[in-house]
Amino acid sequence: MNAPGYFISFEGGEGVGKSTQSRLLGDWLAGLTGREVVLTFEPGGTALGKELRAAVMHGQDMGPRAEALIYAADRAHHVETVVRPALERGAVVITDRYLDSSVAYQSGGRDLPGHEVEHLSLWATKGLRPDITVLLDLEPRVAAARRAAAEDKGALDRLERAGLDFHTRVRDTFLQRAAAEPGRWVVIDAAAPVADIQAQIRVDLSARLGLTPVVAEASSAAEPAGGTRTADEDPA
Ligand SMILES: Nc1ncnc2c1ncn2[C@@H]1O[C@H](COP(=O)(O)OP(=O)(O)OP(=O)(O)O)[C@@H](O)[C@H]1O
Ligand SMILES: Cc1cn([C@H]2C[C@H](O)[C@@H](COP(=O)(O)O)O2)c(=O)[nH]c1=O
Repeated sequence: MNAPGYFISFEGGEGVGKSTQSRLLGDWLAGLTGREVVLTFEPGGTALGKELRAAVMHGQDMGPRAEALIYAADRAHHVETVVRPALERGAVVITDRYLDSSVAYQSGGRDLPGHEVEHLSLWATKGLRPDITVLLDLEPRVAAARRAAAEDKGALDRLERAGLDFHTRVRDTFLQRAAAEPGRWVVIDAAAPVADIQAQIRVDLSARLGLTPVVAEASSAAEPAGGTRTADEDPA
């Protein structure tokens, strides 16, 4: 446990609804608990992270090890300057992506050994693991169609260009990790409507956080809203 705070990560492929759902969960938890809620994301949740994000997603091509090290550097700085200080204040920190993305993409997708990628991240963060991880699971073709339909879509980045096989391996790796550690993971079918997904997340997290489930409230969950990020400005 990351007491006095609580650390929640959202994981899954691109376009599965992580930023939509993390924002809705943050609003709900802030209202329900009165606690400070910090919404953040990787890569790019800090000023330095923005530069690293631009390099790793939109910059020169690079090998898997360089890619893994850039994501780890972003995470090290993010944890040191945003996540850990907030947890020490007693905040609920909700991050859109964390360590499991590195294992899914740089190991499952790129084929680096999973234990090495995980160890790199744990070294970078002095061992900080999430208390709960919500996996929004969605068939990669459906997620890609959602992203293509989004108003703010830009050119495909390096990872999005990696192809369907890559993204299928990423998805499988997330599912394998969730199955191996069920106490930490909540797996949600992300093909459902936004409000239904949020309702399911609230029910599952209520049980784990010892809160009273407020299922009715979830029906007032907002319509889909693309990509708002709160800890810092929207990424490029
Ligand atoms: N359950 C849903 N059903 C249909 N569309 C959705 C759903 N959830 C989100 N969307 C839409 O899909 C697009 C991607 O959503 P969002 O930005 O929340 O996903 P994301 O996982 O954070 O994406 P990325 O990894 O690219 O940042 C947005 O246009 C959003 O409005
Ligand atoms: C944290 C992290 C992310 N990635 C990849 C996953 C996505 O392709 C991008 C992030 O973009 P998003 O759509 O804004 O989520 O980076 C990765 O490969 N490894 C990581 O550790």
